[in-house]
Amino acid sequence: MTSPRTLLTAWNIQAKKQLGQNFLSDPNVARAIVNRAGIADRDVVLEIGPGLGAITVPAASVARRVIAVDKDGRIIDLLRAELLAAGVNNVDVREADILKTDIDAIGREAGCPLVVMGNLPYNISSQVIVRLIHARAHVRRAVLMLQKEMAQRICAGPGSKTYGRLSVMLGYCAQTETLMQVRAPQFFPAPKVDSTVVGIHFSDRLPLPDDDEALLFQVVKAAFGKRRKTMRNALSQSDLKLDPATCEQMLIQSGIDPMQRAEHLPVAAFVRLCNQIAIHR
Ligand SMILES: C[S@@+](CC[C@H](N)C(=O)[O-])C[C@H]1O[C@@H](n2cnc3c(N)ncnc32)[C@H](O)[C@@H]1O
Repeated sequence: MTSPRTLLTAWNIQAKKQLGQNFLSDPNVARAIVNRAGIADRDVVLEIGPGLGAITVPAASVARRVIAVDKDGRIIDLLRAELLAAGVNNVDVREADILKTDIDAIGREAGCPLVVMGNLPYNISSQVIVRLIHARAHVRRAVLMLQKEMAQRICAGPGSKTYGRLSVMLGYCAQTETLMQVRAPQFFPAPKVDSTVVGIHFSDRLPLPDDDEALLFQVVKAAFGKRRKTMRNALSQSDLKLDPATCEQMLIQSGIDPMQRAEHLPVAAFVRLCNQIAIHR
């Protein structure tokens, strides 16, 4: 692997901060991430933000096919040339914004559930995770490099300061695990923060009975939208358009203390509450 500094200089490309362009410069780390992803030779990998190909090349050596989506056209040309030079021919490089890409359609095209990989730009990582949750019928698992604090948030349990909307959404439909830590100097240019690689394994069956997922996610958003408030106040001041008395009644019927805050509630409590709201709608 040619170093990112050398490649960028050769192509006269400046890394763009707004696209989160901190490229992995240690090939051992890239290989370790791919190993931890447990890719089989029948798998199709969707790589978000392949950049200069640090993860793409080792992933392509084990997967059947890699679909690599990057928003930066300058990087796309460089990556295609690098792959050609390395004789890698099972990577389909696409210039697109992942936030505007139909992941379900890529899954259908692949003909099998995707393994999603990505060293994600920090400013879009929550949006990407929400999109993966919605597309999870076509995603078996995701192995994502995230800002350390974001990784702590998505893996957090109730009662923790970092427990939030994404922790509940993922707790509802996936198992998450921390796979490895990557220090800032292992990137070029080095970011100000360390990173953590997490695995997200989407569950085949929903762990809890709930036939109104959109409502559940709306309730979770409302509850954490005002996380310092009690559940009664957070819900009654949200887009759910429920008055305080109704909120209180539904919370009590769901076995939740109306004065409790969202950060203390387990996923199962949110699902009970969602079911109560659905009944009264
Ligand atoms: C942190 S770099 C990772 C590059 C490479 N995977 C690595 O590990 O060295 C993030 C990559 O995501 C790309 N990117 C940024 N925003 C994007 C978006 N909305 N859609 C697709 N790719 C994006 C950037 O151009 C960049 O190549």
